[in-house]
Order: sequence, then structure tokens, then C-alpha cells
Amino acid sequence: MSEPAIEADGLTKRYGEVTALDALDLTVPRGELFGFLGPNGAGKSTTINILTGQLVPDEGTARVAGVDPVAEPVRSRERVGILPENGRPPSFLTVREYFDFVAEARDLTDIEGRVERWADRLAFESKLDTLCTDLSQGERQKTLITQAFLHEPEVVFIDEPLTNLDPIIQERAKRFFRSYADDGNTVFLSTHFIATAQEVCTRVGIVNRGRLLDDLDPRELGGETLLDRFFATVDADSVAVDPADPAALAGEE
Ligand SMILES: Nc1ncnc2c1ncn2[C@@H]1O[C@H](COP(=O)(O)OP(=O)(O)OP(=O)(O)O)[C@@H](O)[C@H]1O
Repeated sequence: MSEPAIEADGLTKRYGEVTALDALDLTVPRGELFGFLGPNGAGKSTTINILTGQLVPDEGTARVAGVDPVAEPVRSRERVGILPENGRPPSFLTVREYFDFVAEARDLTDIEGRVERWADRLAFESKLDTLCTDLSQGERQKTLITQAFLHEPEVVFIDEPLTNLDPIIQERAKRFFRSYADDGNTVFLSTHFIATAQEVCTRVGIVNRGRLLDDLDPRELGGETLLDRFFATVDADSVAVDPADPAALAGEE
């Protein structure tokens, strides 16, 4: 069997008193559109930052696209695409200049065809020569999604990619993410949109308090919704936080 696209073993990260990741284990096989779900502060961004070579864990190991992002962050970042949450393209470049800049950094030549395809897919052809500072929020998001996929990486991390996109473009983007994974690449989608994860993801992980609590195929949920499963999983874990509270342990209000 081929090596998984993403493997994390015992990842631990502390910020002072706060344990953001608590020996997190995670395996994502190639070809999955993997939804990474969890409440605010669960450790999603911290996990992504470690897996993309932007943050060093206190303990644990990781491999992404065959590279150790902790030992070889630069080589690792070459292999992956990243759509950060709340990112902003540089204000002083036009959209096209920004893509040229990304292409230069990624050692890509002849990106015109790719840029045109993305502009068509996400409907921003008319904005290619606009300064990034003059883009709407949704147009900025379209620009950032495009840069994440421009070098056609085998693993892409996308953090809340649908934010600020209109419903038509959301549908197109979702279809694209799924087809990109169906082509054998791996898409790691961090989101609070649980219905979207149920709709498009081929696998989903639920994280809380820095640990992976569940890892499932949402198509095998039967009658249960992913939202029900999410609430039940996180609630059960939160009850476990306070064993001194007998009412909570009994599941009472
Ligand atoms: N630079 C930092 N310094 C101190 N604490 C941090 C730092 N970054 C994250 N944390 C803390 O680590 C925990 C995990 O944060 P993280 O950003 O990974 O969560 P998240 O799941 O991405 O949350 P959200 O859904 O709100 O974006 C939180 O308690 C957060 O306050």
C-alpha cells in the first residue's frame, strides 16, 4: 500500500499553559477530501501550521506528501498548497502580478492557461488586472484559492475556503475540490460548515481539545447527520472534562 498523504503521530503543542495539541494522531490516505472539524480552539489551525512546516511541535512527528515538515519545512512547503484562513494577497500587486509572483516562487513557467482556467472556474476574469487592494472579500478569496492550487500540488490545505464566496461559486469550488481529490490528490479541508463536509468529504476527522476523537466516512453515517455526530462526539468529550460533576456525567442538564 502507498504511503498516506498525511501522517501525524503524537503531535503535541503547548502555548504556555495552553495545550493546543495533545498527542494528536492522524492518518489521511491519498485521494481523500478530508474534512477537519472541531469547535473554536480545538487545535485545527495549530495542526495545519505544523503539517505545513510553519510551526514546530513540542513532541511528535509528521509526514506530508512523503516529506517531514518539521525537519524539512522548505521542501515540504514546495510539495503542498496552502489556503490560510483570513489571508490577504499583497495590496500593491494586481491579481495577475500576484500569480506571476507565486509562479516565480513555485518555479512554474507558462501559467497563463492555468490562470485563465481558474479565472473562468471562479468567475474573476474581469479582475485579473485589478490591484489586490481593490478586490472585494470574495474576490480576494478566489485569488487565494487559485494560488493554493496553481502548482497543482499533491496535497492542499484549505482553511475555510468558502468564506465570502457567493452560492454559485461555492458550488463550483466544492465540485472542484472533490474532483481534485478524485483525481488522486489529497485535500485537507478545515471548516465549521458541517453540512458542506457531509456533502462533499470522503472522510472526516473530529478534533477537540487537541485530540482526534473520531475519523469516519460521512457516506456511512446511515440516518444520522454529521452535525448530530459532531455534537454527540464533542459533548461526550466535554462531559469527560469534568468528572467531578455527577450531573454532567449522567448526561443531565
Ligand atoms: N500563538 C498562540 N499563542 C497562545 N495560544 C495560542 C496560539 N495559537 C493558538 N493558541 C491557542 O491554542 C488553542 C488551539 O488554537 P487553534 O488556533 O489551533 O484552534 P482552531 O481549532 O483553529 O480554532 P478556530 O476554530 O477558533 O479557528 C486555542 O486555545 C488557542 O487559544
